[in-house]
Amino acid sequence: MTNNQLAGLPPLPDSPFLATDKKLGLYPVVDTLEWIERLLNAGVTTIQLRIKDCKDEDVEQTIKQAIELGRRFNARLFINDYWRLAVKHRAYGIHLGQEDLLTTDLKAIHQAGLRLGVSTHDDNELARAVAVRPSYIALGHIFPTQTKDMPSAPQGLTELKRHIATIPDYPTVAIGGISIDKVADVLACGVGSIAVVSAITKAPDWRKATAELLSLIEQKDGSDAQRQ
Ligand SMILES: Cc1ncc(COP(=O)(O)OP(=O)(O)O)c(N)n1
Ligand SMILES: Cc1nc(C(=O)O)sc1CCOP(=O)(O)O
Ligand SMILES: [Mg+2]
Repeated sequence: MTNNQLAGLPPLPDSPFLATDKKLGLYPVVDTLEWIERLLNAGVTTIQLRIKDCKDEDVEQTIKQAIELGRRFNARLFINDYWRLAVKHRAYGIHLGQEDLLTTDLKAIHQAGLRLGVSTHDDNELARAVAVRPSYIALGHIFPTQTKDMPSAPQGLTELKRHIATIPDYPTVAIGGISIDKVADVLACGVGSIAVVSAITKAPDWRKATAELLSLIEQKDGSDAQRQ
């Protein structure tokens, strides 16, 4: 870790963020309470509320209700970006990107006992994420995505596998352009979880898509457990 990689990071907690499960399974990323409720009812146990570019006061009630839903279903509900509200309403966890890290009170999140997930897109970002000692590390974008404008190129499966090999003790999440037909190849890289937006929210039949995704990931976890 060079000073350059640490530059701009706020003061870091003295110990790692609270642990989460090594394999977070299917991880839908959605932008409404309706999606959260539907997907929790469909058996999803890890989920993220990702609402972009609103003022805290405009999203507080939605975030509070999402956290309550997550608690009711005993799910791992991560809040993207709005870390103050997530701490205030005691979410299971928070997801932050590299830019977000620069403006966040990481010690406050740690002290409040929330889990933290951090996005990475290349070697430098991965080194910076490891310095933070988060609960999981996300790796993206794996394939081209229509959901978000990305400043970098997709990392692809070879890079994904290489990156995962450097952080064997971390729960990992792959994100970006992952459609159902690509899930098996992504899982074969050793990732513990698959995050998706459009594979569910833009599917002609979201229930069927969710059931297929859950089943593909559970099958892989089952066969890994048998080999151990
Ligand atoms: C699981 C997961 N991985 C990556 C991201 C992207 O986070 P970030 O880089 O902060 O970008 P925005 O989502 O805030 O636009 C994510 N949200 N979830
Ligand atoms: C929100 C987000 N973050 C990414 C990253 O690489 O950090 S890719 C992405 C969008 C993922 O959507 P879809 O599954 O529809 O491609
Ligand atoms: Mg963000």
